[in-house]
Amino acid sequence: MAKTSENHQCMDDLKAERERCSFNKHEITTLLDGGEDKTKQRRKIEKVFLSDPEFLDATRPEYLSHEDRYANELRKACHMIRKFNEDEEIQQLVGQMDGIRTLMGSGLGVALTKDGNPLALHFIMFMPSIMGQGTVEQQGEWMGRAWSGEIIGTYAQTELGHGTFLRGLETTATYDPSTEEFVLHSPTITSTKWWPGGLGKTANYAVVMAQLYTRGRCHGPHPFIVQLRDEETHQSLPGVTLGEIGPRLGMNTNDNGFLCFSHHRIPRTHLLMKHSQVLQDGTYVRPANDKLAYGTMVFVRVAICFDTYRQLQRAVTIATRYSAIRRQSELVPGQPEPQILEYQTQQYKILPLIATVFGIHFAAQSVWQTYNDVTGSIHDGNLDLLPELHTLSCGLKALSSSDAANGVETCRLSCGGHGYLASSNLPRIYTTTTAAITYEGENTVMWLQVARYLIKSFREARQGHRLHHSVSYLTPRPASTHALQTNLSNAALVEAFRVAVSHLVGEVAARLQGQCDSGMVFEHAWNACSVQLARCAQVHIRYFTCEEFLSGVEKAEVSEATRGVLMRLCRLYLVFHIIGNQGDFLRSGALTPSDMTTLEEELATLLAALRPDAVSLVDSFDIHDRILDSTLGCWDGNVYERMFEEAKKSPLNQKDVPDAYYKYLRPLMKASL
Ligand SMILES: CCCCCCCCCCCCCCCCCC(=O)SCCNC(=O)CCNC(=O)[C@H](O)C(C)(C)COP(=O)(O)OP(=O)(O)OC[C@H]1O[C@@H](n2cnc3c(N)ncnc32)[C@H](O)[C@@H]1OP(=O)(O)O
Ligand SMILES: Cc1cc2nc3c(=O)[nH]c(=O)nc-3n(C[C@H](O)[C@H](O)[C@H](O)COP(=O)(O)OP(=O)(O)OC[C@H]3O[C@@H](n4cnc5c(N)ncnc54)[C@H](O)[C@@H]3O)c2cc1C
Repeated sequence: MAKTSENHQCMDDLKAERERCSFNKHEITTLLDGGEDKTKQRRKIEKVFLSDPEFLDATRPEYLSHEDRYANELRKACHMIRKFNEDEEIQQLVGQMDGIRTLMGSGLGVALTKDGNPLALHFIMFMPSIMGQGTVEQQGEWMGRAWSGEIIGTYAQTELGHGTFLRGLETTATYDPSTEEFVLHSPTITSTKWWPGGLGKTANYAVVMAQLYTRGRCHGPHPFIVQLRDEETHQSLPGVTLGEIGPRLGMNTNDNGFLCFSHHRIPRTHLLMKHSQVLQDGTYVRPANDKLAYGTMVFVRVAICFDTYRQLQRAVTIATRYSAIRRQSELVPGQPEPQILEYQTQQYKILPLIATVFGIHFAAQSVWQTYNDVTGSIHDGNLDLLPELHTLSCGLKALSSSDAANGVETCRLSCGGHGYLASSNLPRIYTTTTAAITYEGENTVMWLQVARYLIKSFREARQGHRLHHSVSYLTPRPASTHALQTNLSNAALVEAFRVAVSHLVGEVAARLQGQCDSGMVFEHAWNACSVQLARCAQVHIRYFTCEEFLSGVEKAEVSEATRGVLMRLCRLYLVFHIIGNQGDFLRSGALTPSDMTTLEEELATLLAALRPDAVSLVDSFDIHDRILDSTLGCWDGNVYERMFEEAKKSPLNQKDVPDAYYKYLRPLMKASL
């Protein structure tokens, strides 16, 4: 098709946007990547993988059958591993140990296997379970085979009847000392494992969470390595019933599966025994903490924060670039149509989401650091910080997934009708991102875990105990330090979050206590306060994110111009969330109605100040066009031509008159003749 003046205009629009950039884009790219070397490494790896024709799709996945879609993604996933295992240069670039997992979880990996990687669970949960839950001998037995792809595993925990309530799992693993085996059994339909990714058709092994019985006693859910399929024929083993659970909202090539056992026997040594053991005679050796068996989930919750961050980055890049090339309506009657990014309401949709990307980035880095510190100290036998890590990982998983999923949907809406097209890639990014609200701990449940820690800490503080870092603000302070802020500096706004959340926790703790004092049992009182409790948890984690965002920008090694734009984004994040939740700040007295008026005015100023840098900010995310995979978001802004090219590829357009016309429509239309 010949280039139209409209196409030229789009490309010129993006060029003009880029020319007005006020900061150093490369500094932001390297900040987000974690350093200059990491940026170089990432780009090099992207080049190697994206130039490989094996990763090209012959057609859009939407046009394929369910089975062909699965086969196509499995083909690419296997090629990714083969390429990684065969190429020493790539291994060196990505890093041998965690390399393939990092690769699969990266923007590149997620983009190459578009609708869900059938091998994801193998790398994200199966292998981390062996590392985190297995003894050194067990790691030696399984890890080599798992790394090479000789065995493929998944993580089978959720059942038809129970996902959230782990203590309610029904699959049993009963120890038989006469043969030194565990007998795995699914006693009811609700005990069927349901949902594990890769379980349907891909995996031949799984880490199965089952209730451990020995000497007639149940010791709760424990992880077992279980072979599910024959290593030669890939057929399911006797005593194992396996399959795929059917189409889902998204992630359809993850072959999420079902699994039930009929008295299936496995050796005693297949219980992952790093934390608890069953001896040959059936003696149970307790772990230092029962919850250590939940360790893999903690790791994955942290990993999910990084994934949701990347998904939001992609969506907001698409929406921002599109908003800079799309012209619609009149701002001033008779004048040329403006870019839709000129509308303040459009800026309000998009710019806070760019800020959110940075907020999640800094908070996730901090939680990842905590994860590494705490797992290090657990290794040395110190479990003190486990509740702190559990709370932060639950909380940031919930905040990042809900912010990202809502943000992606806002991006889709901000692109008008075209955002609804599959070729915009926004629908797929949405269906992938929203799944993270549910998996790895449903968000409401995660918020209530955070609230449990807040209330416990609040009570402990009143008994004079010292609190851990993230909740130390709940320690009662002398009245003078509660004084209202006299200015609205960044530090003062972060402090306003502290006052608001302290107030909310104090209020709900008093309400809980009041209900208990009036004779309600604690658990019922908890349920009766749980909307408010979840709210406390959300404000607590928002406060944590604001703190990390601000200190991350302050500490960033960047030029003053770049720090300037980052500070504006941080400020926007603070102001946006305060205005959106002003009730919490007014009720606690953290801020006044007149502060709100000032902040609302400032919000408008911030949107206008950030607007010229919007395109450059998303450019600095440095996302390759193939990874964006969007007709609306491509670098050159040549949107309309790309949309047209994509539409022409529809199988329905291969014939002017489809066969279905002759079969159904024509008989109807000609019936009256
Ligand atoms: C690095 C690169 C990698 C890249 C990766 C990129 C990622 C890409 C992602 C795309 C791929 C897709 C993957 C999809 C994966 C989904 C997998 C799943 O969903 S799998 C399925 C996921 N399923 C779920 O997530 C299920 C969610 N449910 C649960 O986790 C639990 O049942 C529960 C936590 C809700 C309650 O447990 P319950 O036993 O009833 O406990 P109580 O309430 O009675 O509390 C008792 C005490 O224990 C405490 N505590 C609790 N947990 C922990 C912990 N972990 N620790 C420490 N403490 C913990 C608690 O605080 C309390 O303390 P206190 O107050 O007494 O002091
Ligand atoms: C795409 C996807 C991939 C998945 N992959 C895997 C996997 O690989 N392996 C695996 O084992 N599982 C997997 N899962 C399952 C997932 O972990 C569970 O769906 C999740 O933990 C939620 O459990 P549930 O489905 O039982 O929901 P439920 O717990 O039944 O939740 C239903 C509703 O009840 C509410 N609720 C439940 N308990 C409470 C409570 N205590 N207090 C207040 N409200 C409550 C929830 O907030 C929610 O609104 C996957 C799920 C999805 C969607």
